[in-house]
Amino acid sequence: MIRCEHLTKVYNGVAAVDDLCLEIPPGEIFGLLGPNGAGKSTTILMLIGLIEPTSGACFIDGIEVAKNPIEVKHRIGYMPEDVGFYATLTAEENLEYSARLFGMDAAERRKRIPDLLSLVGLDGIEKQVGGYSKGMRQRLGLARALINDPSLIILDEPTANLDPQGVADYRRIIGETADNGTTVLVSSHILSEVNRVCTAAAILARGRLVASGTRDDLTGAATLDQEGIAIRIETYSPMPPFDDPAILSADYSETRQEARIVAQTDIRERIADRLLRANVPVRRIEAEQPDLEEVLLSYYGGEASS
Ligand SMILES: Nc1ncnc2c1ncn2[C@@H]1O[C@H](COP(=O)(O)OP(=O)(O)OP(=O)(O)O)[C@@H](O)[C@H]1O
Repeated sequence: MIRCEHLTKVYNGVAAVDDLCLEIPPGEIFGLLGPNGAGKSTTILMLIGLIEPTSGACFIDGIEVAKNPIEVKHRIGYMPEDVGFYATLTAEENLEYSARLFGMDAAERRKRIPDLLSLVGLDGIEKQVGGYSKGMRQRLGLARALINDPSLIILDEPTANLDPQGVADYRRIIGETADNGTTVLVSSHILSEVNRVCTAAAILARGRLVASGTRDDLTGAATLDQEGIAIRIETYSPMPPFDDPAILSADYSETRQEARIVAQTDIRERIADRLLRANVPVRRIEAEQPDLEEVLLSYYGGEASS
């Protein structure tokens, strides 16, 4: 579990991370979203204990990172954007090296390393890592982030160099990892990626948290923030006009078997009721959900104009 309490980092009088309060429950696949310079990397570096906060604190499994950096390192797996390995060693040898740093004994290493190589699809590859493609290095980075069986893995732009098969594998791996109770924190500005894998997200802009919550929370908030809730209605016979006072606008198709209504609140039940009373069979009544990308753009837009 991750908790940030008023986490702040100031560089040269400017807050790179500004009073960030956040709680991420175990087993969540959590997206840290924001444009370049939003403060994602600075937040991550504080979470893994590589830099100290100017004020505030962050906790991993209840342990304050800045005060117990070594203990916290044993609970975290971290994959930076540019993964670095020993170029003249094989994948197995690189993992062996990392496992020894974590103090894993020979029996543990013999079991864990082949399992991880197979998980990321690098088993049976004997060549030195210097000859790897970027995508292969990223797969190995994921294996290394998992070497110490961490309770939290932090992945910085994890799919930047992956081909479609690599992205599909990555999704499967982090899905399985989260199912096993490991919390996954993914920093990215590739929204479609976060949209697909994350169960919840925080949106940062200029160091500040502008929104956080589950995908439904975020998309719901955005729907309400705009002019209202858009509802699509389809029926099997022509529908009557709706006169609900919450309706802001209504567009009907020529056949009157389709309509798009924008209302101040979610009036789907009232619409269903009205159709039932008019004996009009309903095909579907759905609220339009913007995807996370639209949501994010709406938050960035607000931030840019503020
Ligand atoms: N060591 C540093 N010294 C001074 N300023 C810094 C330092 N590290 C980061 N910053 C500044 O803090 C702000 C946040 O940077 P950060 O790298 O955390 O953003 P980011 O969201 O990770 O962006 P990116 O996706 O580009 O890495 C930026 O304005 C950056 O210039």
